[in-house]
Amino acid sequence: MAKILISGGEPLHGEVGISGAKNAVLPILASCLLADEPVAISNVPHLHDVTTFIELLGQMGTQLVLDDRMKMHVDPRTTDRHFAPYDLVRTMRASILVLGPLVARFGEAEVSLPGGCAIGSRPVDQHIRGLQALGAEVVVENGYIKARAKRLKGARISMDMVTVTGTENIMMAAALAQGTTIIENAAQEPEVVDLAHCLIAMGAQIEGAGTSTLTIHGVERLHGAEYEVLPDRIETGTFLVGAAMTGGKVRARNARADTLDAVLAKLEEAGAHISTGPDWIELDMRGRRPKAVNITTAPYPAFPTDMQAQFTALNCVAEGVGVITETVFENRFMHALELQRLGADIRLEGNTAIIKGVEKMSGAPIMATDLRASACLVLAGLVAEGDTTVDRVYHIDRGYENIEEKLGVLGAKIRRLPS
Ligand SMILES: CC(=O)N[C@H]1[C@@H](OP(=O)(O)OP(=O)(O)OC[C@H]2O[C@@H](n3ccc(=O)[nH]c3=O)[C@H](O)[C@@H]2O)O[C@H](CO)[C@@H](O)[C@@H]1O
Ligand SMILES: C=C(OP(=O)(O)O)C(=O)O
Repeated sequence: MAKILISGGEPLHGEVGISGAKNAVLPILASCLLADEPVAISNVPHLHDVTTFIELLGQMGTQLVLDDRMKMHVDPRTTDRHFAPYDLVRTMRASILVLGPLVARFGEAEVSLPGGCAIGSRPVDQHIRGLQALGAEVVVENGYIKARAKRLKGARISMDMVTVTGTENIMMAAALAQGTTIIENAAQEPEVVDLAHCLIAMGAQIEGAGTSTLTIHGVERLHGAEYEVLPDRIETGTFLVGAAMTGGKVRARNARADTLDAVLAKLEEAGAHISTGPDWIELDMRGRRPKAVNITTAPYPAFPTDMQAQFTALNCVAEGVGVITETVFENRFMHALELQRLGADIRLEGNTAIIKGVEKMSGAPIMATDLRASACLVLAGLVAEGDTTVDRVYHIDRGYENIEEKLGVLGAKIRRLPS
């Protein structure tokens, strides 16, 4: 298995280009199933999850071609299998996003239950309940969700909790339903808004994107469109935390500051100087050690769970004590045990981590357990004295495009060791 080797101690300096957002491109690729004409998507990041999604749509008969300008052309007209197999779904939970579009467009879907994962149990009951409310017949048998409907019908759906992919699945299904659907307690994440904008470009009628109530007036068909995926706010945040931890100065290009309010506020609280422009964010730490920050994760616009691990790493080397509370996933502190191997002082109490910053951590072999945990371990390696090797970096390749190249350009001593 490939590993990443980092020799710590170099402050990050320079400019880094941010890729398209993983959590926006995956639902957008799924939404192409709803159209009856080709859709072209630009700013598609080169990520393992994107490759898996292409494989998933490809085995359904959908045609996907990446042109030499890195634009993805998706032709849904050849789609003739409405099936998402366990082997693909288990490697990427976001595969569940084909459920809503398949039922809405083709009247049937068979999608493997994703099962739990390292960060929590992650059930999909809200996806199923939402589709049932739209009139689909849904059974779960032999590990598969089997759904059918002649034509979905609009309904008022109040989600029991804020769910990002749950909101996306129901919004996509409702786009082709007969009549109006109202989703209450909808997710407001920028990626949900990006999906809504893509659907609108395809002819959908959606109001309220970015608020907790979505109103979707179903239409008879969705047509082809061109759409550019929004920049990845979690990748952006990860590089900015790296600059803050190392006392450096980094400008993130092709970044959207308006999607990162809670994260930028915490970086300022940690002592960083932040300046922003229409498509860039610059963080300058002026060689100083960060101050510890307290964080509680929650759905957008609150602090994102997908940035929790990176701030845990920051607190490990900060001045003072930081308390981090994870409220979204029940098991998202596995990086804490690995950070302890580098000399971090972390005490776990239920869903809270109490972190006392240490002046120095020291390099060691450590192991990634999930996507953001692996990013946090790489960040920790940047400040640990000596060499750190991060094992199981396939997790990081799910969601970060060329992370070692991008960090290398910023001055980090980092390289991938082949398996
Ligand atoms: C591909 C994608 O966009 N992934 C993101 C998405 O995951 P995902 O959409 O899977 O996460 P959700 O927003 O659905 O999960 C939020 C909480 O709701 C629970 N829940 C969710 C659905 C359901 O039917 N029943 C249920 O109980 C989950 O277990 C979790 O505790 O949002 C998460 C929360 O911001 C992010 O960490 C992930 O990066
Ligand atoms: C948890 C994440 O992704 P996924 O929902 O695809 O597992 C993530 O992006 O941090």
